[in-house]
Amino acid sequence: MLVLDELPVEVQAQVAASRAEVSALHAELPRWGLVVWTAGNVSARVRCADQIGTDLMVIKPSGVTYDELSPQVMVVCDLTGTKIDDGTPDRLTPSSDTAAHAHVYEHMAEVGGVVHTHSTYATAFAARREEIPCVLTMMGDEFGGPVPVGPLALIGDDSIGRGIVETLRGHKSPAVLMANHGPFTIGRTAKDAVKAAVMVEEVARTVQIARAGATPECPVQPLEDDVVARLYDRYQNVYGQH
Ligand SMILES: O=C(CO)[C@@H](O)[C@@H](O)COP(=O)(O)O
Repeated sequence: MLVLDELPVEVQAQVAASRAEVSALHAELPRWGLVVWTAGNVSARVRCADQIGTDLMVIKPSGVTYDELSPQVMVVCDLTGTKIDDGTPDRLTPSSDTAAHAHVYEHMAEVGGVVHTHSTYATAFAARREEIPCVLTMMGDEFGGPVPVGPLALIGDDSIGRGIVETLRGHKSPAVLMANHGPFTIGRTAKDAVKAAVMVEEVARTVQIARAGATPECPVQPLEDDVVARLYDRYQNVYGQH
């Protein structure tokens, strides 16, 4: 088993920084109304394979309320989802979704962060196994098209992770609605994955409200593919500060 205190000091420093970031990012889940109780998690990849032969991941401990989270209780795992000797008590177990997060890191090298919530409107689409249609410019910007639905997969092994990878590999969307479960999001960084979780709930809510107000004269209107492509390209490459 890897022992954190015996790893190269630069890796220990990377882990410490990731623990602080992941702990702080968990506060964004209740802040943006994405979770009730402990029903969501954030992880980050620690890129250290060149130094120790494998990347690591940092994720919250299972079932701990967000007000009790701190960098010191963030759990460090290898990419099989196995907790390393990270200095936390042995009894402190990683998130129940650790295997899913680890599978994504193992099979999508570009992914640096993974988030899972049960946010209400996105999870309602997951309950219907219905993709979120691309009817908003914000969806073109952030998702490059519809938000897809992933397969029904039960927690406890890597089946959720396999479903996420099968759905999102080669897909523009950083979010997948796992059937009857809820959204999982990915990003180049953990912060990007949290942003995708915020945005997928926002667009799900807006589409649902738009549908509720739709009439035969004013139905919800999809965006044409070329418009979506232009929106996505601008937002991903021009928007914001560079
Ligand atoms: O969906 C589930 C359980 O079914 C989990 O994602 C959710 O309860 C959060 O669990 P953790 O506190 O991260 O272990």
